[in-house]
Amino acid sequence: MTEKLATLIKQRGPIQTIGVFGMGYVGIPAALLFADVPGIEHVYGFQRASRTSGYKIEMLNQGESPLKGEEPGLEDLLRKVVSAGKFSCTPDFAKVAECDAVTLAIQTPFKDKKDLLPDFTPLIEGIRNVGRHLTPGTLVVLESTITPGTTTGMARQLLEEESGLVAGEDFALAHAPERVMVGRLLKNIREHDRIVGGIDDISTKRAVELYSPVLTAGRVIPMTATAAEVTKTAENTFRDLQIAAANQLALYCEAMGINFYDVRAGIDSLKGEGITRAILWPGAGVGGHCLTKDTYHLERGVQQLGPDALDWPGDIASLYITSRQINDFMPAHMLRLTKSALAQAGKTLAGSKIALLGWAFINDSDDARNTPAEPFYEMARAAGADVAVHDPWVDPATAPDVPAGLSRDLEGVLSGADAVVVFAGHREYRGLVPIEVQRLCGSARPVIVDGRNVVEPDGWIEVGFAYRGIGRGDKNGHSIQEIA
Ligand SMILES: NC(=O)c1ccc[n+]([C@@H]2O[C@H](COP(=O)([O-])OP(=O)(O)OC[C@H]3O[C@@H](n4cnc5c(N)ncnc54)[C@H](O)[C@@H]3O)[C@@H](O)[C@H]2O)c1
Ligand SMILES: CC(=O)N[C@@H]1[C@@H](OP(=O)(O)OP(=O)(O)OC[C@H]2O[C@@H](n3ccc(=O)[nH]c3=O)[C@H](O)[C@@H]2O)O[C@H](CO)[C@@H](O)[C@@H]1O
Repeated sequence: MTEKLATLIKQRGPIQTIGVFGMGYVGIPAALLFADVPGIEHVYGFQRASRTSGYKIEMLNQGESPLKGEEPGLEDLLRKVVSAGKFSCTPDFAKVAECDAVTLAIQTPFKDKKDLLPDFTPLIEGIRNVGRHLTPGTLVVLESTITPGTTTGMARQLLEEESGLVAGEDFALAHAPERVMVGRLLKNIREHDRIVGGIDDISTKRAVELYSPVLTAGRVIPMTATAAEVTKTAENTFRDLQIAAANQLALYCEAMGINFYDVRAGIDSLKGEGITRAILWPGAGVGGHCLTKDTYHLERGVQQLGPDALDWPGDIASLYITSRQINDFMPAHMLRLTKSALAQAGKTLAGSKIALLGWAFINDSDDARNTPAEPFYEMARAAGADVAVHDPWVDPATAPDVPAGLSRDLEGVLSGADAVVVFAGHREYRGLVPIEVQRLCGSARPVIVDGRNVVEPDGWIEVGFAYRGIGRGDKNGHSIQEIA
């Protein structure tokens, strides 16, 4: 802890003016909650006037939210702080000089899903703009999901380079990752515990001072900046790992001809006294914006330290990368199940029509980012199948990379289908009536492949379907019911 920074912060007194870079899903609610804290005089929402997002500046200053979808309480809070003159959105980064604290909530996408390298370009531009106008005694906090080592590495270097100041002596620097879920942004920021990690104790302390007033049910958990980066990436890595463990067990149950869900209930019955098992659910794969990338951030954080830093057993692959590979295998397994059921119905993938139900990566949502349905769709078409896609939530007009022919007409997608394949557990699919679907399919030997455990096998087998389900080794080998 350097005396110089302690003195500078003491001279500044309590945090009164805050800047938030990045008016997106994370930055907007964060800025509004800061602005609503008594004692805060003003919050600047810093948004670059880019072609794609510059429109947000005017919109926010008019008290309108640019975020898609329902966000309870967000627009009311926006109007409240705008009319009170406590929040304004601006592309004028020079106003950083007026701030006691600046946070950065800028997107950190992957350049290419194949090489899974993060594109930090937008974040680097933001960090440089903070550095250019940084004044002594300011606190800088990175909220974006970043590779462990970024705060004390790249971010620190860029800020020092642009400002001529020294982190830990002239300004405080920390990482405070976001754990919000779209659809409940304000609630999550207020109620989730907040991980806050500084490059030194005084930075951590100043960051705790910044976030504490925003929390209602949540509490601040202080640690170092790198520990905070690892916490964020590891909490999603662990979720991905748990899902992979369920997927691997489901594949074993299929091979051994048993019902995964009986086994899961058995395992889950072991409760309490530290012997509980957290067993999740197998499925058609893992999609989304978090679990598909955060493992690779964590891995890169340790790999970049060089071969001598990590003591690791021989040539064993990382458990976490293996988990990603298991989860990414599930769409291929779904294709294998589809192929096997079609064969039982005397058909092949080539020339068959597949009704793919559920493009969203998660149940009852329009979010299709990194959906596992996409690799299945590509592989099935490559095998010569015609794939019609249904999703009641995903909007073909706005969602990225939707397949041609994505439709909300379930009957239309089902009609003439040789195989019905469920990829998302939307509530619409839990009510499908076997005889109705068989009539729509119009074939004596229809097929159903259940990737999310949404249908009851017997009802479908009884009306002549060839059934396959993830983890349903007890049913996948059934004989075809002869329909009188
Ligand atoms: N969205 C979530 O649910 C969520 C949850 C947890 C963590 N995160 C993480 O938070 C970060 C932000 O994600 P998001 O969903 O809010 O992104 P977003 O794309 O919704 O918002 C980012 C905003 O930053 C702006 N921007 C980009 N470069 C800028 C610059 N140089 N200066 C000023 N503004 C700039 C963009 O125009 C955009 O408005 C990411 O690292 C993400 O991984 C997001
Ligand atoms: C802030 C943040 O980073 N939040 C993350 C976010 O994660 P997310 O939006 O990516 O949603 P997830 O629920 O993780 O689903 C991801 C994919 O995994 C499949 N899946 C899931 C569970 C299972 O048992 N079996 C599965 O196969 C599912 O179908 C989907 O494709 O919210 C989660 C709480 O919802 C959090 O825990 C998680 O930190």
